[in-house]
Amino acid sequence: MIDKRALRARIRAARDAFFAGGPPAIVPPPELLALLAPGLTVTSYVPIGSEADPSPLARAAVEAGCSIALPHVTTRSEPMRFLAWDTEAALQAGPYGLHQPASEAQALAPDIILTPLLAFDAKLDRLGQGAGYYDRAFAQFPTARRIGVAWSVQQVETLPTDAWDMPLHAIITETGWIERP
Ligand SMILES: Nc1nc2c(c(=O)[nH]1)N(C=O)[C@@H](CNc1ccc(C(=O)N[C@@H](CCC(=O)O)C(=O)O)cc1)CN2
Ligand SMILES: Nc1ncnc2c1ncn2[C@@H]1O[C@H](COP(=O)(O)OP(=O)(O)OP(=O)(O)O)[C@@H](O)[C@H]1O
Repeated sequence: MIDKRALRARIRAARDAFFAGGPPAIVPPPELLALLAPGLTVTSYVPIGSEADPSPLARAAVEAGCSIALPHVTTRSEPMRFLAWDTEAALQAGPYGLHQPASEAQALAPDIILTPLLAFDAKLDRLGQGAGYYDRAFAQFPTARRIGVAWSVQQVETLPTDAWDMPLHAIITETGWIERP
């Protein structure tokens, strides 16, 4: 069995090293642009550390007439919410060094979830930070498109999966779009 903790540490180190070399931009691929439509809610995130920055994707979504929401967390026992964010509004400091909308912002139901991740594999299984926030959000919004955003160095041969894991529909890296086989 693969040890998730050791795997997380290894991937964080690979991601940090890649980032230290000067991170490339994540360019919106045509496959994402084709999914965007006025009135849809797309969730983005503010990167922490060496995570891939999805802001070019969020900008494309705004240009396509979508609403943007950002994840908001408090404690591990409280589910994550996706709160409306009008891209000009100031963000507040949250746990884990996160920048989040004010907790009074309106909660939205996402159509497309752009998700941060630590590692992914060719089956588009996803490994996150281990708090289960996104796993629980995927279960709460089962019809939303789950699209991972990551650096290509975060791909691994195979990931251990748990019963609750829902695979991603696609991943966007600095080299483009990867769709579930
Ligand atoms: N940018 C971003 N926003 C996000 C997440 C995320 O993974 N990335 N989340 C996804 O669930 C939620 C916040 N959950 C988190 C859960 C645990 C840790 C955590 O354990 N962080 C490590 C350091 C991680 C690193 O250096 O890469 C720590 O604090 O020790 C961080 C965020 C919502 N917002
Ligand atoms: N649908 C769900 N409902 C309730 N709890 C869940 C659900 N999915 C996952 N969890 C809980 O979340 C915890 C973390 O799971 P896991 O290690 O797979 O997280 P992860 O995918 O790395 O993290 P994240 O989703 O935060 O990025 C597990 O203890 C699990 O019990």
